[in-house]
Amino acid sequence: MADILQNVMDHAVAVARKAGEVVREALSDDRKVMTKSSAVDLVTQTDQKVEKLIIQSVKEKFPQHRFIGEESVAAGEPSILTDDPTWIIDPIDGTTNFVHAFPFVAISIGFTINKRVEVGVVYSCLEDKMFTARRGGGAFCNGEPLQVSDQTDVHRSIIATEFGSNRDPEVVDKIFSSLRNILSLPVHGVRGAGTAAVNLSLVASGCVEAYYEMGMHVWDIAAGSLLVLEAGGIVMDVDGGDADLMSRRILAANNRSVALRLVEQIAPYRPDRDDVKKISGKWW
Ligand SMILES: O=P(O)(O)O[C@H]1[C@H](O)[C@@H](O)[C@H](O)[C@@H](O)[C@@H]1O
Ligand SMILES: [Mg+2]
Repeated sequence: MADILQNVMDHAVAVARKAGEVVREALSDDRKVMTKSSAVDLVTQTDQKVEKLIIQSVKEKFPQHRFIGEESVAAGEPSILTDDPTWIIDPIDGTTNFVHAFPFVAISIGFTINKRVEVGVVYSCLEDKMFTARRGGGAFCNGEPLQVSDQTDVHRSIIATEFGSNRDPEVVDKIFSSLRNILSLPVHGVRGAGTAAVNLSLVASGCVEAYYEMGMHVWDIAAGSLLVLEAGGIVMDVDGGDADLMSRRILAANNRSVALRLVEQIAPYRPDRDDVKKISGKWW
């Protein structure tokens, strides 16, 4: 088992680095948006190309493994997490950043067995930072160990979050209600990198105390959530319950006391789960 996980880690790092090269090259000449002009959840050809590259390369080495990938799911593949070894891939986390050349873009690769993340790799490719974690083995950035912040006072904290891509007025109201509550606690600041994977790596690195969001997907958070846990932090639901990878809700923090102060301030809502989709009139 340990050997398999080491092989998975090595392969994930190698393919994330290769993917990062493709993203960096595309930044100067291939950022055209494929989505219709009014859409805010953007997709580019580079997202699709990078996901293909990652999946092909993993399939050659680990033919029995399953995949959940952002672009494959968008193309109709199921997004069901089973007990089988599964690679959970976001080829470009921060596609909107990529399109605008806003400099935080990550390749996110999580690997689960029995529905639990065992390996997490987040490559913040414009910063050239390779974040890695193995369950029970610590979290690292470019080989240096990571540790969450030791701040216990939420008033001395920076909290990361995102506005997401849902423009439903009720959801926007909830987002602003949470923000207003948190800002007026008060806290030192609120930030957002535009990518869940990078936000989670910022928690793991001790640069922000917490990150919460509702509406992102499993491929945005699978790898980063292990980084936070292995750097000594905690991951839970935004209502303080157990974390659920497929729920599209996350609160990751340096410690329980900061997390629970945030739970009191967050106005929760429930996006449709990642593993419940209506296709041709049938739920699966
Ligand atoms: O760039 P993506 O892979 O689509 O992921 C983003 C998502 O689009 C955005 O809505 C969320 O707020 C971010 O946290 C995701 O990382
Ligand atoms: Mg993403």
